This record gives sequence, structure tokens and C-alpha cells, in this order.
Amino acid sequence: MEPDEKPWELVVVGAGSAGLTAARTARLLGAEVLLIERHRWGGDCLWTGCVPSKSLIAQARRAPPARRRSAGVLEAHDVFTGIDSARESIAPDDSPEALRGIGVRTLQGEAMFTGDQSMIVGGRSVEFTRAIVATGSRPSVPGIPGLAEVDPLTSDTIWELRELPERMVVVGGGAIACELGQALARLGVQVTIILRGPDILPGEIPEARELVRSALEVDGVRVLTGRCVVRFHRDASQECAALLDDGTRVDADRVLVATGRRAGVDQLGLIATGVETDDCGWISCDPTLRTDNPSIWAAGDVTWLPKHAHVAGVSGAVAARNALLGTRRTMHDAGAPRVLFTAPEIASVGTQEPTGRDRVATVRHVHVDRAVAEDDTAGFTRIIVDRRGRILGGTIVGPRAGETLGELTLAVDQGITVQRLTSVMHSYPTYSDGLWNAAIQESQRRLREGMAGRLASLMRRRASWRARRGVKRR
Ligand SMILES: Cc1cc2nc3c(=O)[nH]c(=O)nc-3n(C[C@H](O)[C@H](O)[C@H](O)COP(=O)(O)OP(=O)(O)OC[C@H]3O[C@@H](n4cnc5c(N)ncnc54)[C@H](O)[C@@H]3O)c2cc1C
Ligand SMILES: NC(=O)c1ccc[n+]([C@@H]2O[C@H](COP(=O)([O-])OP(=O)(O)OC[C@H]3O[C@@H](n4cnc5c(N)ncnc54)[C@H](O)[C@@H]3O)[C@@H](O)[C@H]2O)c1
Repeated sequence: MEPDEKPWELVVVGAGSAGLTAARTARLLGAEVLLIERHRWGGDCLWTGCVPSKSLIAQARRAPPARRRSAGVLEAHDVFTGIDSARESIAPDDSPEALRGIGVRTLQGEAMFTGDQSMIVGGRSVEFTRAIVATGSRPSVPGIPGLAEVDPLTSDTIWELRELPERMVVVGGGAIACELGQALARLGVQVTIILRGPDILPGEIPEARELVRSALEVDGVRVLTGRCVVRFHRDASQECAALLDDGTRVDADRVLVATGRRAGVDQLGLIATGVETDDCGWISCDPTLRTDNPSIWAAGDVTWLPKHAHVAGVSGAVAARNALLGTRRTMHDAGAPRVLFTAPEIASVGTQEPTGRDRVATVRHVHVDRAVAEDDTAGFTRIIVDRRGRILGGTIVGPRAGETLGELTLAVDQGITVQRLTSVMHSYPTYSDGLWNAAIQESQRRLREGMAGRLASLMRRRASWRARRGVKRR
């Protein structure tokens, strides 16, 4: 079937994490699917998001502290070459050739809807019975006076650098500012993070934020909170400066803007489809990801969902199933697992705040032998447990916290109780001991204080009474 033969059973716009998974799922279900991409196959995650950032972080971690501060042009060149090679190793998996190999039809070009069930792509018309919009998000750049004159970097463009600047101002205090700010500082850049809120990482629990903030400071990052940049300024020597609302001036060579995202819906022609956007500009869709147009679903960053590659991927699969099978699987905006890849990492899933009779069990990593052995004890594992002992959620802060998160995510998803988790043997010494010990701690408390504890004490008393009688009889 050629793109202009009609109509396609399913057209997916955007080949990022959401669109790729939607197209692959559609093929698994046996559908004729056309995937359209205007730029690079693999989207943000591969080219400007997860992969380059985690490569940068890993290289910064490996840089010995003595060299970190003296990273020069040569090392910077190596860093960016390392990033390119990570991307290039993964790229073939998401390429049109690989997709065609599994029967997904691909089309390179910018899609623009022209009607309820039609669009145009580079002059070719494409008709469909169902479509999924998976066009992602892009950096949202605030309108600070003078910003354009300092040629700001964003998470889209920073990967094009071939030299590291000596000093960098990062505007924003979220995931990108903290991950990239710390990695760049470890590579020798003098980083100043400026954010208007009272603290970095507003979505994380205070104790986790505090640990990451002190780690940033140990790595040499200056964090200025509750401050707004009122204007940027570039002088004749090409130096730039951020002028803050309290009169402070911060000099820098480059500026990175990391102040959130906005939906990638420009030039998409949504108006022709009746698909609406919400107050924040995300495509408005119900939990089954169906939009106001009954033929169109949306998935990934372009929607109100949390902005993570795995959420995008799962939402792509959900949208494809719902669109093709008429099912009503749902997605929700809270509780998805997420990892912040700073050092220490913050990994969390599910409920973060106890309500009613929920309990919190926390194990500090000074009591986790692996952390002690590695002299990296500034972390903790905290779980929220309901009155029946079921694990509702939790946060892990520490090295490789993201690797323990899988087990916690499974426990939350399956409604596993602390008693059940306690009975599963864990290998020693691992960071997962934090989670296991938190479950043991809570399970022992329940034993002491709960019905099970009362029953155990009754049984103990009865057994010792019997033992005493036995002794007398003899
Ligand atoms: C610096 C950074 C680090 C990150 N790190 C992580 C991480 O560690 N873990 C994690 O889970 N998430 C991370 N994320 C978030 C993650 O990258 C995104 O949530 C994810 O990539 C979103 O996928 P998506 O498919 O919705 O959108 P995208 O990947 O943006 O894909 C959308 C695609 O649609 C195409 N497109 C747009 N409009 C059109 C059109 N009209 N016609 C045709 N094609 C079009 C675009 O070119 C793009 O390829 C990070 C993000 C950033 C910026
Ligand atoms: N490990 C991961 O999963 C990961 C890593 C990086 C990015 N991401 C995703 O990418 C998305 C974008 O990240 P981000 O860091 O740009 O956004 P964010 O929403 O995480 O943080 C934006 C920050 O910028 C601040 N801010 C907004 N406007 C400002 C202004 N004018 N001046 C100063 N501060 C301002 C906000 O208060 C907030 O602290 C996030 O939603 C995140 O989920 C995920």
C-alpha cells in the first residue's frame, strides 16, 4: 500500500518513543500502519533526551575528580564523541529499515491534518480511518529580555557543542537543570542554576530534594533559588550576564534554558480535525487517550501525561490497542515510575504521601551494608504501606536507585504486601537491601503491634504453659 492509497487502517504521526511503540504494537495486532516522521527516527529520547544525557552523566561520573576541574577542549571533544557514538549504536533499532523489516510502512516528511480523516505529508495526501498523534514536546523558552541575544542553549541544541564553556548559567531547577548541571560541573564547567521557585525538583519529596541539592553543591554547582532573571546581557567581549531581580549579576559564557516543555502541535493543522488542546497546550484526551475527534488518539509528551520515555512508550501501545481493537485501556498522570539520574539518583513510584492509616517505613542507607562498604551512605529507601500491609509507593535515593525501582514498581503494581516481600530472599550485599529491610521493618512492627502479634503472643504463652505442664508431669 502506498501512502496516497487510501485509507490507512492506522496512521501514526511522530517516530519518538510513543509513535514507535504505537506502530510496533499495531503491527503485532496485524494492522496496516503508516508511521510518519519529519526529522530524526527515534525522537527526543534517542537524539536529545535520555540517551545523550545519560551518556554525558556516565562520562562525567567516570571523570576522575582531579581531572574534572581541568577538563579541556580535548576532553570535551571526547565527551561529545562518546554521546554521538551512544546515539549511533541505538539508532538502527529505530530506523525506517528496521521498521519496514517488521512491516511498518514509513514516510519521511511533516504531517499536517487537512480534515477529520486526512492529512498531507510533503505534498502527498494520506487518508486514514484512525490516527495517533505522537508529536512530542519541545523546550519552552521564557520571554526574558535579552535572552535571544545570548544565543541560549536548550536540551535540543546543547548536544551540538564541541567545546565545554568555562561558566554556564542554567535557568530552571527541574530534571534537566539538575541532571545536566551536575554532569557539566563534574566535567569542569562552573555551573550556576537559577530558579524562581523555593527549591529544586518541585515534584520530589523534600528529603530527596535536600540530598540532591547538597550533592550538587559538593560538585561545585551554585544553586540560586527564589530568584528571577530579569534580563540577559551580552557585552562587547561576548561575555554574557544574567541580571537577577535582587540585583545580583551572574557572569557566564553560555546559558542553558531548562524551564519545562510545551506540546509539539505547531503546524500540525489540528484545527481541521476538531482535536482540542487543554489550558496548558497539551492535546486534550480522555484516559483512554482518545481526543475530541473519535478517529484520533494521542500519546506521549504531546498529552498531559508525565514526560518520560517509558510513559510515552506505554501510552503509544495503549493508544494503538484502543484505536485498533476498540478497547478502553486507560493511562493516568500520577504514580508512574520515574528516575532522576543525578548522583545520588532519586527513584520513585506510586503514592508519596501517606493518608489515613497508611504507614511510612524508612531505611537510611547508613544501615545498608553495600552503601557502607562503598562509602556512599547519603541515601534512603522509604515506602508507603496501607493498613493491610500493601505497598502503595515509595522513594529510593542513592546510587543505582533506579535499578531497585523495578522491584518496588512491581510490588506497587501487584499490590504486594510487606509480609510477602519480606519472605522473598534478596542477595547480599545489594542496594535492594534498603527496600527489603524497609519491608522487614514494617512487617515486624505489624507483628509486634497488630493482630498477628497478639496471636503470636497468645500462641507463645500457650506453648510455654504446655511446656511447663509437660515438665511437671515428668
Ligand atoms: C534532556 C532530557 C533528558 C531526558 N531523560 C529522560 C530519562 O532519562 N528517562 C525518561 O524516561 N525520559 C527522559 N526524558 C523525556 C523523554 O525524552 C520524553 O518523554 C520522550 O522522548 C517523549 O517521547 P514522545 O514520543 O512523546 O515524543 P518525541 O520523542 O519528541 O517524538 C515526537 C516525534 O514527532 C516528530 N514530529 C513532530 N511533529 C511532527 C509532524 N507534524 N509530522 C511528522 N513528525 C512530527 C518529531 O520530529 C519527533 O521525532 C528526557 C528528556 C530530555 C529533554
Ligand atoms: N530522568 C528523567 O526522566 C528526565 C530527565 C530530564 C528531563 N525529563 C523530562 O523532561 C521534562 C522537561 O524538563 P525540565 O527540567 O525542562 O522541566 P521541569 O518541568 O522538570 O522543570 C522546570 C523548572 O523550571 C522552573 N522555571 C520555569 N520557568 C522559569 C523561569 N522563567 N525562570 C526560572 N525558573 C523557571 C520551574 O520552577 C521548574 O523548577 C520534564 O517534564 C521531565 O519529566 C525527564
